[in-house]
Amino acid sequence: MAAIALSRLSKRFAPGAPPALEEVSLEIAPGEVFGIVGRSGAGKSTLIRCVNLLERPDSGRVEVLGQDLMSLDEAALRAARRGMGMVFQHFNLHARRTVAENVAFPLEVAGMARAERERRVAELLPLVGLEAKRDAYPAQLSGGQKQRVGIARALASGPRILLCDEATSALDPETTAEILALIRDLRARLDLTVLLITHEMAVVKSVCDRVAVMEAGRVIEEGPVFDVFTRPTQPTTRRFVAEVIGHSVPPGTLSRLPQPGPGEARRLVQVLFAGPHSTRAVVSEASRDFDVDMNIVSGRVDEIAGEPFGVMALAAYGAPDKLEGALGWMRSLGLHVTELGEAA
Ligand SMILES: Nc1ncnc2c1ncn2[C@@H]1O[C@H](COP(=O)(O)OP(=O)(O)OP(=O)(O)O)[C@@H](O)[C@H]1O
Repeated sequence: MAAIALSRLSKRFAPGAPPALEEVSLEIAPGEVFGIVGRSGAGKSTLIRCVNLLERPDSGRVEVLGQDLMSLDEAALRAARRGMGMVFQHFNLHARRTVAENVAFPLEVAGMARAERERRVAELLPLVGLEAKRDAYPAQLSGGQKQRVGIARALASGPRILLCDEATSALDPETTAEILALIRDLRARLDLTVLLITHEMAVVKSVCDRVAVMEAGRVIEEGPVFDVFTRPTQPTTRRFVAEVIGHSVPPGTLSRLPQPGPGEARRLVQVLFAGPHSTRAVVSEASRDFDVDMNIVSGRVDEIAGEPFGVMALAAYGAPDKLEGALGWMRSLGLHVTELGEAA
């Protein structure tokens, strides 16, 4: 059974306005960290708010842990919402409450007795590394510490699901990495399912198992993070992926490349290495076997979801048919070879 099953969700905020969501269907498995990425206005916030029905879709079905949320009455919906914690971009802390009081707030609202609230807060603060800040006020905390409070508060009612709405977008890269590591750690320790939305592919790369890419209210691509990064099929996804892995070759570099000799052609290509061939000496093999010269213009090796992955720009020189043969051979190994324009 999926932890979250969204089926054909549609939402329009005003008649005639473009749809904020259009027929969005997603299934998120228990224990997954699932990312939704998209530009501003793509519909990510609307979608995540539909998961706990802070926003009601016009049509479609929202199932969480097997429960059809749209069929619940107010009381049952409140109970279902306690099974889902939410973390916000701007933390949404009460300035005049201490860390402990902020974390305890949802428990207070739910009517939990003070002694039990205190016991629960004493369990939660060490989970997010904030025992020492128990009595501090938000203004005395760094951004990362504020978000740790936000996370502890989201976990107060012992949810099985954590919804993160741009949880790291207000943080610097180092703090972002810490918070993402904390989310992954909590996922494992508390057996959580995490749904997060972000406009940053770097967040997806470092924390998610699967990802859906949204554009204009629709999911345009979806899959395991490694697959989406190494074989993006949609132009928007390619642009997102390029932000993280990069592939551009500086124009100055191109103009300094040697011209092809007589009878030679030059092909400028980007090669994505992923999986079993990522460590094979493909460039030297292709050069030797097809009698071409390959000049590495740029390159980088990385890891996504624990799998090796590389991207390289090559200027290849040789007889046109030999070049075609070499590039075809590389493709036959499963490498993703794309022209960077500029055929000579
Ligand atoms: N409460 C609302 N009333 C009217 N229109 C809304 C409302 N909330 C969102 N929209 C519109 O719905 C579309 C999707 O917005 P949404 O906030 O879900 O996108 P997003 O991908 O989360 O973008 P951002 O990162 O900027 O929040 C946008 O066109 C937005 O203007």
